[in-house]
Amino acid sequence: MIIDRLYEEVMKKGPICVGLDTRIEYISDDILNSEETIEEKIFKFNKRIIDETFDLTACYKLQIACYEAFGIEGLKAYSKTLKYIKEKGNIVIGDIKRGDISSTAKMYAKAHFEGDFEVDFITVNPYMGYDAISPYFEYLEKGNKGLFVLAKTSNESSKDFQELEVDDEPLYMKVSKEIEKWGEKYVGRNGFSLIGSVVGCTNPKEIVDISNTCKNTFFLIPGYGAQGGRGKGLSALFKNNMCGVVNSSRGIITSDNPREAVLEMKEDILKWLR
Ligand SMILES: O=C(O)c1cc(=O)[nH]c(=O)n1[C@@H]1O[C@H](COP(=O)(O)O)[C@@H](O)[C@H]1O
Repeated sequence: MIIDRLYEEVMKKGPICVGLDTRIEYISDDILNSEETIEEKIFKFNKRIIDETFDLTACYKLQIACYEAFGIEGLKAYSKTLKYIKEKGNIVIGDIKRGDISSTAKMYAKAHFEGDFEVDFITVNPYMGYDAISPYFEYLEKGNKGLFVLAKTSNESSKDFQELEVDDEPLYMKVSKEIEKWGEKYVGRNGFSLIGSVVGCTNPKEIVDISNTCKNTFFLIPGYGAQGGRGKGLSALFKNNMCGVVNSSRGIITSDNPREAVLEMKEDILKWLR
């Protein structure tokens, strides 16, 4: 199953996900001032980072908003980058955070698990409940696609709703337990489900509580670097098992030396486990 591949990549390379949230202001003048199209400029920027980091990175995550912002050209760059990552043999997450009624969710599933925007995993938003997520499940049956469902997000305002008490527990815990339940039939050989959760490393206590409650859940963990998350906050989570992959986007792709930035991030996380 793809979640086993991801876990095994994490065990081999470290729990690193490089976020290719590419913005024009990140692109160096030598690329920017060329005669090429926006598609080519964005792809060249991404390709340079992928070529420098693919042997250190368990997976890549592309925030589709950064590509949609450049219209068709941006989406062509999104598609070209996804294909290139797969050519390099790496795993790719489409960070699309979709959430809608079943008939619409079916179309989102087709759009992002097939064709030009096909990825290995996508992020989805569970605010609309089970029937907004279940239409993706048919793509999990073969074991080569997975979901990361928002549970306790990294942003400050996550507390507005996610920390509301529901039946004596915070909403994010109730949602996490539902995600674990949805994932029960998709558990791979390493004990993790194709349906994982998104929990920010800006919530170090909450992610340990969720992990202790939801044993089959593998985490996509944003919030490292630019949002203040650091390795120390992950030591309690990772000390028993590498049950997640940590994303850094701006922290890596705005660095003058992305490879060095990945190595520093990996050391910052692993040093607390020794
Ligand atoms: O689903 C996500 O990846 C996500 C969830 C969340 O709670 N917080 C969060 O920052 N993200 C995404 O993770 C990336 C974080 O970017 P950086 O702050 O630059 O590392 C962005 O693409 C966000 O959209």
